[in-house]
Amino acid sequence: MLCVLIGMPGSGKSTVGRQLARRLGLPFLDTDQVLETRLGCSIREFFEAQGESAFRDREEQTLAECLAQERGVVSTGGGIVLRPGNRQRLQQAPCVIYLRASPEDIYRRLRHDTSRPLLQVADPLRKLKELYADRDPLYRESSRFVVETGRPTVAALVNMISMQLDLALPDRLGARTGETPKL
Ligand SMILES: Nc1ncnc2c1ncn2[C@@H]1O[C@H](COP(=O)(O)OP(=O)(O)O)[C@@H](O)[C@H]1O
Ligand SMILES: O=C(O)C1=C[C@@H](OP(=O)(O)O)[C@@H](O)[C@H](O)C1
Repeated sequence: MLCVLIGMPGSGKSTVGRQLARRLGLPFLDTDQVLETRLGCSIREFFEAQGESAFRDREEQTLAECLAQERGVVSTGGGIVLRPGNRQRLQQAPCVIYLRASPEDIYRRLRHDTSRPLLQVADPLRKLKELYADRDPLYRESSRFVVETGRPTVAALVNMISMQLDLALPDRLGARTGETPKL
């Protein structure tokens, strides 16, 4: 089984995804991490040197490779839904979960973060509100499930998602065996 997490920066895709993968006995893949390893620098540095469009090209390529894996939990970058080709790929994937978080919750979680280039602005909360207004409809159209992340802890979210997957995709335990993907 391949389960893909999408959502705003700071919605918990990496944190929840890593623990969910452990719970399900699946490999964990983070498109941002795969990309940073390949680029040999941080995403922030790449943004500064090459610009956002070059980053989106590389991100699109990485997503396609991750989605070609048969099994795993894939955590994506928050802007993954911006490219129409990525949205189509996500719509065709069997299990895409939108971790929904409000701009205010994300601001509380990320107010000291310096790694996310789009949030290095004078008024990050305002930026988060703009990103959310643009992207929330795109996350919804690209996902099969929406999970609210405002109140639950990471552990509670992992439990909820795991139970939801058992109900919706009962054969998922069959995916516990197999090769670890090499990216
Ligand atoms: N449900 C949650 N409740 C409280 N804090 C959370 C929750 N989910 C994530 N966080 C925290 O928010 C920050 C951003 O999470 P992260 O997984 O990096 O988000 P993303 O990968 O979606 O950008 C981390 O410090 C993480 O511990
Ligand atoms: O929202 C975005 O456009 C981005 C989110 C980041 O990932 P996270 O969602 O993990 O922060 C990363 O891909 C890049 O900084 C661009």
